[in-house]
Amino acid sequence: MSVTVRVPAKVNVQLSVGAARPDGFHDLANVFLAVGLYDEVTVAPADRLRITCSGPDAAQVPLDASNLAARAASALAARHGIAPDVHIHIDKDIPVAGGMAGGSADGAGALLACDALWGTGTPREDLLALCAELGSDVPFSLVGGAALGTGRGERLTPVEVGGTFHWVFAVADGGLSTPAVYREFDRLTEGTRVPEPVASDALLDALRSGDPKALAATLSNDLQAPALSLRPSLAATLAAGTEAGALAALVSGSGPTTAFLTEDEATARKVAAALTASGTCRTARTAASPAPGATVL
Ligand SMILES: C[C@@](CO)(OP(=O)(O)O)[C@H](O)COP(=O)(O)OP(=O)(O)OC[C@H]1O[C@@H](n2ccc(N)nc2=O)[C@H](O)[C@@H]1O
Ligand SMILES: Nc1ncnc2c1ncn2[C@@H]1O[C@H](COP(=O)(O)OP(=O)(O)O)[C@@H](O)[C@H]1O
Repeated sequence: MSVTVRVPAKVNVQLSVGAARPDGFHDLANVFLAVGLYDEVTVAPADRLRITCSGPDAAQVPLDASNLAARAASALAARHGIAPDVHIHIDKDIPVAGGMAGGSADGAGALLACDALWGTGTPREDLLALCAELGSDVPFSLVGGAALGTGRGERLTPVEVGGTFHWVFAVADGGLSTPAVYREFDRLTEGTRVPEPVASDALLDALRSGDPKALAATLSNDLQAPALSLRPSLAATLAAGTEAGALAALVSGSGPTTAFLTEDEATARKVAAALTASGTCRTARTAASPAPGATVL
């Protein structure tokens, strides 16, 4: 017997970052949009907790207890006083360390899959609390769709989306460390007054309208400058996608994946081909949003 859960990647359509808090985290106004690139997490009974991974980036995924899927299984088992004896297999399609919350997706997926496998019937709010303990982005991976994340991004309010948005994601060579990008944000803003992060009404209206041009005009990411500071070559990728006809280009979360919003699916395919040919990224993928959250297949 096994259970498979499919979990989407995300892009941040607004990522407003406040000053560093005493606990080292940053308060955010983080508008998440789930996109149709997925990892699949399959769990099956085993004699001990074991993890395997397949997919183009599998070599970069840790297969020890630090893997977010393993941590999720252990946390759920501990909550119910049972042993986390499970084989977790991750079929990974989400770029690793790319600012698309792939690890978070696997954490949310393993939680939901183990809950189904073990018949533990954990209430939704308890699953969300476990997700928040695993990482700031993990609750959103569970719920999907679109949501505003406040606090460190873990407190979610659903956001309405009035249509399908078409994206291209340019996958960079190598990852960027999320803590390093936040540290670079702190360095670049040192000595300035960092405003309280607030969700943009214009952005929320644009999402509700389903109009890609309106959304393109309101996208923002406070981690873009620090990501570019650590990886200046991303400027060429952003420029290549814009020249190829994207409505807007931005760094996805902490990067180094870059995201391009397009008018429609045909333009997305054209921009992806141009980005791949430009030599400014490893590969380019198209995906539509919003996508559903973690789902048992
Ligand atoms: C930047 C974002 C945007 O959605 O995602 P990615 O681009 O990495 O996918 C998130 O804030 C990443 O969330 P996540 O990857 O879950 O981070 P966590 O595991 O909770 O924290 C990792 C580290 O990031 C920093 N961190 C994270 C969240 C936050 N609100 N403030 C922070 O300063 C802290 O240094 C923390 O120790
Ligand atoms: N299941 C997992 N998949 C990918 N990375 C993981 C996983 N579990 C832990 N990690 C670690 O988390 C880091 C961040 O990976 P990921 O979540 O893909 O990127 P990001 O935080 O930029 O969205 C990786 O470098 C890796 O060491």
